[in-house]
Amino acid sequence: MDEMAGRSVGIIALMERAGWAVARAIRARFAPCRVLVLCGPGNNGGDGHVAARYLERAGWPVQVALLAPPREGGPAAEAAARFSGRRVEFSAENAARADLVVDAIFGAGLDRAPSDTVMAVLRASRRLVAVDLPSFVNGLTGAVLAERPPYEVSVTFVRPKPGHVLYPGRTLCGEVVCADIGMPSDCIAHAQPRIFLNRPGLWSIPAMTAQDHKYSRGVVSLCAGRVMPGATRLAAAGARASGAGLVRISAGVSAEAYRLGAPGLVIDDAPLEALLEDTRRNVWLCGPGLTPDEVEDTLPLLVASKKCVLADAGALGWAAGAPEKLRGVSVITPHIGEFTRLFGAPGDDLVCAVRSAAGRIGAVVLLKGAVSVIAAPDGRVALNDHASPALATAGSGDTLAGVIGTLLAAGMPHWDAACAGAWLHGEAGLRAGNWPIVEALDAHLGDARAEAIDQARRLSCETDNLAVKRRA
Ligand SMILES: NC(=O)C1=CN([C@@H]2O[C@H](COP(=O)(O)OP(=O)(O)OC[C@H]3O[C@@H](n4cnc5c(N)ncnc54)[C@H](OP(=O)(O)O)[C@@H]3O)[C@@H](O)[C@H]2O)[C@@H](O)CC1
Ligand SMILES: Nc1ncnc2c1ncn2[C@@H]1O[C@H](COP(=O)(O)OP(=O)(O)O)[C@@H](O)[C@H]1O
Ligand SMILES: [K+]
Repeated sequence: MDEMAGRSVGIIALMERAGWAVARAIRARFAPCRVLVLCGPGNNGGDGHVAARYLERAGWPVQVALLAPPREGGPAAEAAARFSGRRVEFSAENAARADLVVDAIFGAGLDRAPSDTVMAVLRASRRLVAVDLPSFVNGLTGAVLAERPPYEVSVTFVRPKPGHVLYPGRTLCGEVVCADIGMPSDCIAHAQPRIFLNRPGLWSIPAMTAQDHKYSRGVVSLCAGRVMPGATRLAAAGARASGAGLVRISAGVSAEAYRLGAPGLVIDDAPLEALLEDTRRNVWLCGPGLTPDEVEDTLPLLVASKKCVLADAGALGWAAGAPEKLRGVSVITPHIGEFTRLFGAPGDDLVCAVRSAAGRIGAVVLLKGAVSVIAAPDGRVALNDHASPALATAGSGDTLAGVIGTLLAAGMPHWDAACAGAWLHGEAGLRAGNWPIVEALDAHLGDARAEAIDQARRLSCETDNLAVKRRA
């Protein structure tokens, strides 16, 4: 984006607005106080100089400390030249004396751990605001290259970066303000974003219509095991609560035990091969509550009959170390332990690891966590931070599998269904109050679905209105 913008609006114009946005964010959050702006040699430092100029113009006592001079002739040098206020040494003593320190040392250009000198100055600072990101947080991955307590605010531009959203970087950024700095829309489109924040509008969920019948809403089928009925039942309940037309459990010899459960479930005891002939039953969940042997008896059959399969839990254990066994499934939903057993440890770059896993097995991979990472085989990635730690309770992953099953059965594309499922699950967690037990999530899934439909609709109206205004 920057490269292309450099050829049209020019980086210096963007830098001017970026620095102004930093100054504005500071003025909106802090009373006038002694500010020290720490400037690095790149454009991040350029933004810092602009912010310093605007704060000084507003009457704030401002000093600038330069880590290294900007490259001659570049936009950062121009911004530095336009700041005529006080300059002080880049030192821990000066940082400790300031009421507020603005970290404009490194931003998107950070490519290695900052030196001890840099970190000593940042550690000596009492209150910190970041220009773009804290200067030791990798914007692409959220990896943290040194230790320091969290910042109060990070002011970024155009779009948040993965490092603002993913842990551990997320924790250090504090409040994230994303400023519009007038980046031309053709530059944004040219960059072809492949990483998205997971929100309604990225996908849209079918609404209820007057002529719906249970088969148009969709059938979710589950494979059940003999020894862990709870997981299968939670997944089935999640599917029903999020709006499936019909949920059926293929329970074989255990059918009688499942028949004692919820009356709205249909329990089948026929052999799986016979059930697979029903073309209305296209979406199958395989794994919650299943042992490896039970997966071995079911998953290959589901794949061979070209069903849309969501593989979770036991199915992921069954394929540990041999993820190619999952080729042919549509979606997998591992937590970090299951992901590591399948594909190896993901390292610092979760986006890259999950994207490559999705490409490797040709399926959507949803890596569950406090922020979930959802990758399609074509490389699109959504980051879901719409969630609550209330979800961190055993069985909540089974509920999620059920929700995604419902959305697949409603005909949503695989990646969209996984993204929307994560959002609905998160919304239910946020609505469920304090310390909910897993079964309590179900009561909120219907409202969560309605909310997602509503938000997507409002967003598309806003976009339409904007288009009408532009044409006018
Ligand atoms: N579109 C937008 O959003 C806009 C963004 N803008 C702003 O531009 C920022 C990106 O600017 P940028 O590309 O110049 O990189 P930046 O972060 O200043 O750092 C590069 C310098 O740091 C150095 N360096 C790196 N790591 C180091 C280390 N550990 N230790 C020591 N040195 C290290 C590196 O040195 P080198 O590796 O070359 O030796 C190089 O000199 C972005 O974050 C935003 O604030 C706006 O101005 C306009 C519109
Ligand atoms: N701290 C957290 N914040 C938000 N969501 C969380 C958090 N911890 C876990 N979750 C969510 O809760 C679910 C837990 O699923 P999983 O680990 O499979 O549990 P189980 O196997 O017991 O069902 C996932 O959807 C995950 O994203
Ligand atoms: K910074």
